Amino acid sequence: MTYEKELEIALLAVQRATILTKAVYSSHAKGTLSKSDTSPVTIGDFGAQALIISSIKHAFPEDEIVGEEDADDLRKNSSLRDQIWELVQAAKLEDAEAEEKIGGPIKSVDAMLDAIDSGNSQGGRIGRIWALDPIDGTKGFLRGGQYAVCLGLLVDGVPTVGAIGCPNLPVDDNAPLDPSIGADADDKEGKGVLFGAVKGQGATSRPLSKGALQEGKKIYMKPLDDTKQATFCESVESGHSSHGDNAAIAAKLGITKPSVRMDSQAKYCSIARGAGDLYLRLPVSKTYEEKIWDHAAGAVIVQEAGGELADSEGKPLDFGLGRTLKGNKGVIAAPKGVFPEVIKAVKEVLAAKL
Ligand SMILES: Nc1ncnc2c1ncn2[C@@H]1O[C@H](COP(=O)(O)O)[C@@H](O)[C@H]1OP(=O)(O)O
Ligand SMILES: [Mg+2]
Repeated sequence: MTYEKELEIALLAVQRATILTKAVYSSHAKGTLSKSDTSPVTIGDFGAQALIISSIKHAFPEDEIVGEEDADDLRKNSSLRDQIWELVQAAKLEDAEAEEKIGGPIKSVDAMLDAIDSGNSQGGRIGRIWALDPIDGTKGFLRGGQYAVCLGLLVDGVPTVGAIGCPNLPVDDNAPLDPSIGADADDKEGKGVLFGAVKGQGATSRPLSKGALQEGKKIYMKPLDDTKQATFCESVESGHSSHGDNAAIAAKLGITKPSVRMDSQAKYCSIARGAGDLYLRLPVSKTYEEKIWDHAAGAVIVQEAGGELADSEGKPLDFGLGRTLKGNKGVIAAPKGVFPEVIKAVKEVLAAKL
């Protein structure tokens, strides 16, 4: 199977990074985090980025990585750096063989800073480029709600491998969509999912607790003959996606169920396993460019589960233009069967606004 190793490393890297994000969240929730006033998001972002980049660089030293952060701030702030270093050292996979596959612990503080700085690729059309979002859905993370650790591999600009860790999504692929799930930080039993996909080979989910080496269960979007029955997902933040336009599109499609608002690429994962049908992300800002790391992994997972994606003008998403999707506006994802109808409704709603 092609990209077998890439998927395995991506899942392992994401699994290890989620261990760190969960440790950061629980210290934050217990109020034991602060040696400094730094936000837990900053700490989690830096730590998870360091762990994931070090995993990729170990397995695929030639590959490029697009990450959100660089280490400039950490080099200037030793207390923040030490705090992150402590968490990075503590985040280990229990299975020694699995830990070995991603290079084992990061060797030194300098190696950690260098790893963070290696996420400096500018993206592009050629070659192998990983797009990394160490904590996607920062608001959800802080609320104890949905957030995701996301890693996608672009090959010549095409999303080809995707791995997403959703520590607060229910393990059960058939659990009803309830954005409040996850609010209980201590419920370890029923939640935490690791999603994976390779272009042309399907999408899978497995419990985070069982780990990346566990064979995944195939996931599929729900067959949807009639958009009237659909549930759609959208951002919690009205600044990230226009709730008004999303609602107008839903009305045009005859949808009567309320939207499910959820932070992060957990939206992509949810529709990919049939817990929800459509993802509407209509732009609010005319100038905002969606970042490739906010969509690359989710795109592979949805496509491999039987979905299709485009922007609000119906154009395919172009991941080969750099660090952003600068050729696109917004994102729409839906099962293949109803995709043309959904895009038609989107175009009509946007045309009516002109
Ligand atoms: N104006 C905007 N429009 C769309 N997405 C945005 C906007 N501003 C920030 N984002 C991004 O939306 C993502 C989260 O989406 P959601 O709300 O659906 O979970 C974040 O990664 C965030 O990026 P950033 O982390 O750089 O702020
Ligand atoms: Mg993000």
